[in-house]
Amino acid sequence: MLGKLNANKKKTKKENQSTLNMFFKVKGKSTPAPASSALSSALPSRTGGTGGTPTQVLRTSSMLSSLQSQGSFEEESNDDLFSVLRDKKPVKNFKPSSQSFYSSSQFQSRSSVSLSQGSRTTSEYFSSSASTTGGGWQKPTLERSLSGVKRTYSDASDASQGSGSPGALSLSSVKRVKPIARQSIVVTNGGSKGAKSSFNSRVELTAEQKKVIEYVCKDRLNVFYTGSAGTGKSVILRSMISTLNSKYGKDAVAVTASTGLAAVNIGGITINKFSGVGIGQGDANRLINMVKRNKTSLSRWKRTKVLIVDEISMIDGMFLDKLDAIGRGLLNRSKPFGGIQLVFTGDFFQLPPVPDRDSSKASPIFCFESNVWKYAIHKTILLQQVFRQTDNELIDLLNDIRMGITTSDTIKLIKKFENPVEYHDGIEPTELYPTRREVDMSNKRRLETLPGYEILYKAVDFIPPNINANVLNNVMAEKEIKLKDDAQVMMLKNIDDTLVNGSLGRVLFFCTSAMFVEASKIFPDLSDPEVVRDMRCVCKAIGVPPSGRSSDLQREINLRPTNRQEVLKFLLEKASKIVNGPGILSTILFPVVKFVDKQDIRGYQIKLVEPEEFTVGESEKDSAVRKQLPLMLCWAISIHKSQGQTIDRLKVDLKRTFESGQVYVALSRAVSKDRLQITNFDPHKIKVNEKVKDFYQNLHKVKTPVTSTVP
Ligand SMILES: Nc1ncnc2c1ncn2[C@@H]1O[C@H](COP(=O)(O)OP(=O)(O)OP(=O)(O)O)[C@@H](O)[C@H]1O
Repeated sequence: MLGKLNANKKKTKKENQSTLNMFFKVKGKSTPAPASSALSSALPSRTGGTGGTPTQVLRTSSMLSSLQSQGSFEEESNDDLFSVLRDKKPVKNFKPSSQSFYSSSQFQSRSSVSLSQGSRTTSEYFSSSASTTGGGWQKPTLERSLSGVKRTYSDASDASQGSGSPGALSLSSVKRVKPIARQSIVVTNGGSKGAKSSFNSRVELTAEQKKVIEYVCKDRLNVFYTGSAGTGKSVILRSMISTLNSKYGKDAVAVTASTGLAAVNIGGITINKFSGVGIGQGDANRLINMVKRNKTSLSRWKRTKVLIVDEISMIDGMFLDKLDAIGRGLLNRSKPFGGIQLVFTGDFFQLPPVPDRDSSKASPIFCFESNVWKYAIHKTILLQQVFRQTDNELIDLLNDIRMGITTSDTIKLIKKFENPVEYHDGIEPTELYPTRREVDMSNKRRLETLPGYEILYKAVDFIPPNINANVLNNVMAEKEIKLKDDAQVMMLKNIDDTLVNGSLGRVLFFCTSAMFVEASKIFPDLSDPEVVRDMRCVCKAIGVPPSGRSSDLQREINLRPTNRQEVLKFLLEKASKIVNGPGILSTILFPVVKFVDKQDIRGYQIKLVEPEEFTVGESEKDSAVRKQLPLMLCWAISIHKSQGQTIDRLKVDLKRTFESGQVYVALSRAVSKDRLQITNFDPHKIKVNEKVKDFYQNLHKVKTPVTSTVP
């Protein structure tokens, strides 16, 4: 029952099996949609098969782990669910709406997505089977276990003090001290709306961590704090953000990061979104005018008192200079960023800024090479206590890799991790790959193992004649995306302040937008497992009159609990009336996704994801547009996207690593040696940027405070 993050090995883990093994296969090119009778003839049957949904678990700050911690994708025994249902009484006051379920004009406008249907017989498209297994829904409680090993720390590690002995800043040698006691964090995500959200963080910040917060919140200094992976940079940020919020108000604290996923990790937005200038193409004056024309961006800049930027290593220093110019242009010309207090954090030994695909553009520089860095940062702090791993051998190994040291011992140790790790609960490790292609292949494999029907969404691209068609290759949304119930997905657009590029979720079921509205009115929580089962039935009955239902679907409906029959009947009736016809079904079904949302009181939000426009180009006239679902599969993720995450079960394939810091980022996501598999390790692939090494070697020479002078 308990949705446990599996960090603590001693805790009992319950095997969770997916229930509805539906098959509703739809493949090939678009052809007329099946007539309702044909559709119904092939609806799912209920069998006793297994079909566990492979799940993966990340840990602690990882968004993926939070996702699983909600437990809402695991199934609970019916008895338990009934009591939950009884308690919640979700459909007691159920009033059928007289509103038309779906008007034809609604679907006319949705022609951008196609449910692919090959030139096969209808029964081939919709071959089906379903099964139920005795998996267990997990209560929405997450227990996380944390542990740490104390590393050398002295006040001298505050590099900017200038008083640190060189030894305190030694980058490769580490002295060991006693491991700190294991601690646990319990996060409770209320299963229903209005449930009390609590993040009972029992993480006790260390002296060095508290000091960072003091410099920022009390002394109001512009701070850069850094440290190797797992030293708690994000943990500090979360605590700091809450202090700053209560001091200045939420609106005055801009929480940003270099990537969508990193931003989600700290409940923020990307720095690009904050700035209002996207990737910052053009000179500073153009960008200032761009912000001035955009009321939202302008007011964001004007009300910001503190700007936090996480994972700063991935930001181009030239972009940082432009942001500084924008801040000065909009607010106050003499002070860095117009006087906004700055908090930068990250580890430059991790991933560097991504170069522009256009090789004619200048290569990015590190932020510490930017002009603004030199005069804006008052204080630099080097954290030295690693928490993510407890095993000294692993910590030492990671430290060597960080520094680019590969001794025969290092190589021997890494070789030990080649063998696959066996997990006996069916939960698969998260896979990390350097390239997008490898990630796609792995996700495809995972999707294939899921039971149920597959829907193919094809993008509609608009490319003006004067634009190279390849520009759309840069768009995150793929030309085609296949989805199934329970597919793990990532949001690719900033939809609102909390559902942003990088938000992670899982497909609950598919439905039309009108059905979604209707169902949302009836059910307080669309991720309730019983609701999910109902809606999966309803989805299969779209355009199918009761008389045309297959015996399998009818059996599935009959097996639904008696207290759900009334509402189910209502929904099925509505579904049967949805206009069906050639090519229509393929354009109206969209995934309903449960997204992790740390800012929502429940810890998640549920969204019907419909196609969005992705535009590439400088002006409207010269832009190519792709209309596609803003989603991608994410069982496997790229090393790039993994930066900032803690991954409990990790499998890293290093075959195609190419970037400096890439091997370090990938391996340092691991928590322990016994849940780490490394394949295709090659010592020559460990690359460290010399500029980064120099920067860290010289940290102790930084003087504080540095006088501000406008460059
Ligand atoms: N003071 C602390 N006590 C116990 N655990 C801690 C403490 N600080 C951090 N941790 C734990 O250490 C792990 C790593 O923390 P965090 O993700 O903040 O590190 P990071 O420095 O941001 O890592 P990365 O550079 O990889 O992004 C998390 O599991 C976190 O909960």
